[in-house]
Amino acid sequence: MTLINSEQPLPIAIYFGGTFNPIHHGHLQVALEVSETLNADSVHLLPNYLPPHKASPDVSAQQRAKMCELACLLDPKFKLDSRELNSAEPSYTIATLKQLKAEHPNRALCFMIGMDSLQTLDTWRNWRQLTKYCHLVVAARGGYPAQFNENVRQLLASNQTFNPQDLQTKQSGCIYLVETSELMISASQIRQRYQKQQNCRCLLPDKVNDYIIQHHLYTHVDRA
Ligand SMILES: Nc1ncnc2c1ncn2[C@@H]1O[C@H](COP(=O)(O)OP(=O)(O)OP(=O)(O)O)[C@@H](O)[C@H]1O
Ligand SMILES: O=C(O)c1ccc[n+]([C@@H]2O[C@H](COP(=O)([O-])O)[C@@H](O)[C@H]2O)c1
Repeated sequence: MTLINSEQPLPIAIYFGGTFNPIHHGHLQVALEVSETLNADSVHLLPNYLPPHKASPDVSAQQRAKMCELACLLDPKFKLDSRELNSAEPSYTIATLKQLKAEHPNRALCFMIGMDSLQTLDTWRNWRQLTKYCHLVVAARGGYPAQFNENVRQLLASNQTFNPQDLQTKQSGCIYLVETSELMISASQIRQRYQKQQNCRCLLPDKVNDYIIQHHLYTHVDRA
C-alpha cells in the first residue's frame, strides 16, 4: 500500500467503469451510495469501448456513452469520462488506471466495481497490479454473495480494509467492500425486456428509456 506522509486527507476521485449497455438505476443508485460513504463530490462514469471479456455489444460505444451522458443529468455528482472511447484497443482497466494515475498523482484514485466483477477479478489483465494504481471499491450486488475463489481470497487477505478513512490516507492499495442497496437490476435483463417490448420505465432514467425507444435499441435478439 502506498502511504502518504501527510495528516491531510487526500481528495478522492471515484471512477466507475462499465459496458453500460444500457446504464440503469442499479449502477446509478450504488454509485451515489458509494460517493456518500466516501464523502466524494463526484463519480466519473467510464463507459468502455470494446469490453475485454464480453462479446462486442450491438449498441455502439457512442450510443452507450450518450445514455451515460443522459444519466448524468440525474445528479450533479455524475460526470462522464469518455476516454476509453477514444482508443481502438479493448478497454483494459490497467491501462486506463495508469493514465488516470499520471493525471491525478495526488489523489486517492478509487475504481468502483460491483461484487460480480470482484468475483472474476483474477481474469482481468494484470489483475495483481490493479491496486498499485487505485483502491478498489466494491458495491454489494443482489444475487452475488461475497464468495471468492482462492486468488481473490488471497488478494483480499492482503489488501482488504474495513476502514473507509484508509482510502484517503493512502493513494492506492486498498480493497473496500461497501454495503449498498442490493438492487436486482441488470443490463441483460433490461435488454431482454426491450426485446420483448416490455416496460422498463422504472429500471433506468426516463431520458435513457426515451433514447432507447426513439433509436429502436435492443429490438433484436441479445447476443451479449
Ligand atoms: N445492480 C447492480 N448493483 C451493483 N453493481 C452493479 C449492478 N449492475 C452492475 N453493476 C456493476 O457495474 C459495473 C458495470 O456493469 P455492467 O455495465 O456490465 O452492467 P450489468 O448490469 O452487470 O450488465 P450485464 O447484465 O450486461 O452483464 C460492473 O462492475 C458491475 O458489477
Ligand atoms: O482489464 C480487464 O481485463 C477487464 C476485464 C473485465 C472488465 N473490465 C472492466 O470492468 C468494468 C466493468 O465491466 P463490465 O463489462 O462488467 O461492465 C469495465 O470498466 C471494464 O472495462 C476490465
